[in-house]
Amino acid sequence: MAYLETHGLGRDFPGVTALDKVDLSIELGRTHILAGENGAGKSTLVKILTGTDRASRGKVLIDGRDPAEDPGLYKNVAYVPQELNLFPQMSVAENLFMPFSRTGHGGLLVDRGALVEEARTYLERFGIEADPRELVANISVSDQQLLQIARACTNASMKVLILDEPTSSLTRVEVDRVFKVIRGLLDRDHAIVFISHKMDEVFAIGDDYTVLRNGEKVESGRIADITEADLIRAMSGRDVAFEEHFRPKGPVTDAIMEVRGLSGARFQDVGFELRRGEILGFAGLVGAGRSEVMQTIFGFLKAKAGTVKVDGKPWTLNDTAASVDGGMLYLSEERKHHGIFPLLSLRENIGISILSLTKGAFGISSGREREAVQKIIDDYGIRTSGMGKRISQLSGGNQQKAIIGRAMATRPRVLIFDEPTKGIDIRTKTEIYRIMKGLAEEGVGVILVSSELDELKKCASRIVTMHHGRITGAFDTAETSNETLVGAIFGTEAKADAK
Ligand SMILES: Nc1ncnc2c1ncn2[C@@H]1O[C@H](COP(=O)(O)OP(=O)(O)OP(=O)(O)O)[C@@H](O)[C@H]1O
Repeated sequence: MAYLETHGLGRDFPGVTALDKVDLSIELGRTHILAGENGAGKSTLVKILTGTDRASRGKVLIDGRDPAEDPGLYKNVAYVPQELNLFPQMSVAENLFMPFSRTGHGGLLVDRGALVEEARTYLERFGIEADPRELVANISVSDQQLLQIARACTNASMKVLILDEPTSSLTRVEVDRVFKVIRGLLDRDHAIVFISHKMDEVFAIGDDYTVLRNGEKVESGRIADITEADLIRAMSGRDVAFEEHFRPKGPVTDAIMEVRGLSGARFQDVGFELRRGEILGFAGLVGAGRSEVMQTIFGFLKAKAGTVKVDGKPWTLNDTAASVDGGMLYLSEERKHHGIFPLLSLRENIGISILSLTKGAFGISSGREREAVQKIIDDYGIRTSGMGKRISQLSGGNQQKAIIGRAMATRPRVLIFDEPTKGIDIRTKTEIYRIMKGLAEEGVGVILVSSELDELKKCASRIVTMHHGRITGAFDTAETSNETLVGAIFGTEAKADAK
């Protein structure tokens, strides 16, 4: 019998119906996949199920009762967001039990000893290899992701756990740890709602599924009864053509960028060459130093030693403005910190970086700006009710598309993508791969930092591997096995310099 249900659920925002006529049925002891493209309405639905937003029509039932009449029922539904949402300067134990009042550690004085002891049982159950007294800032990203799940489970009333892309920055081994935890929870008679754009995960963990498209439920059933192609078709409403790979076809020629002996925060002596016509991939575990290298080349972080040349000329380090002027762009995975101006509209966010294209003799031409922004909205399929909409009100995936579209419009010389498809649906992923490939073939230098080996194998011409802040190899993608790459990622197989 369904534990969590919705009937004819709808939610309107000015100018857009985010959800309409949604019937959902979640049973205990099972994992329910909530699938849909970016902007399909998944987050809106989750917000209503957890009581942080109200439906415009229809109703939710938790254990057969209406939480609008008994808000305490919302406690039975826990949610773990995709982004890490912990207090880095507090201990693991404190993070687990905050707020203390909710988990029974409240009162005038919190008994730290008891907190640490109880934390140990959770850490063990969730396979988190950290000490309860350690600061969260010092534990690995995968442990942080598991800690978020553990924290949701300290809520004793929890029956349904909603996980939004819980594996987005994890490696295969770490994903297996998360899945083990999820399976363990199911034994305890709970339900899991799992949101992910990764098909292998959906089919590995899912029992039931519901597909949303344009805010409506278009299909639901048992995962065992459908194929991957069926599910993708249901999400996008059409067939999505998968190319074997998106590696550029053109000839690889001279070096666009040369990096020599670069050292900085958490990495040492990094050297590599980015050649015209290729996509250069960077593989490694989270924390291997890949993002730090890229942020140092771009100028966000300070270089301690080393040189960078672009088109044979020395590149100014430690100066992001000079990098942008010189034609280098860094597209960060942390769109909230580096990517967008949340309070400005979609039009302003895109307009800011296409200034050079829209500036006339008498300032910015509003007509040309509108035209250029509209073209990006169309080309990248950004789902919005208009270009005046505040960018933070777009779905996460659509914000990412806007950032990528905006960067492309400036015609850069070197483009660094750092996890560009995190949280992006399959159809748009394919689109982004095709765009990256086109740019490389036109002669733009493209670097792709990714935690997904599959993505790197599909797109990169060569793959540089990093481990603990050092380069451990550079491989021709077409001729290298997964085992060799994984070996270099884990630092067990050191290879020659990445020339
Ligand atoms: N606060 C809001 N104000 C206006 N529109 C909103 C608001 N929240 C969501 N929307 C709109 O509702 C639609 C559904 O968005 P939602 O975030 O639920 O999608 P999603 O399926 O979670 O997408 P993603 O996979 O990209 O996270 C989008 O068109 C979005 O712009």
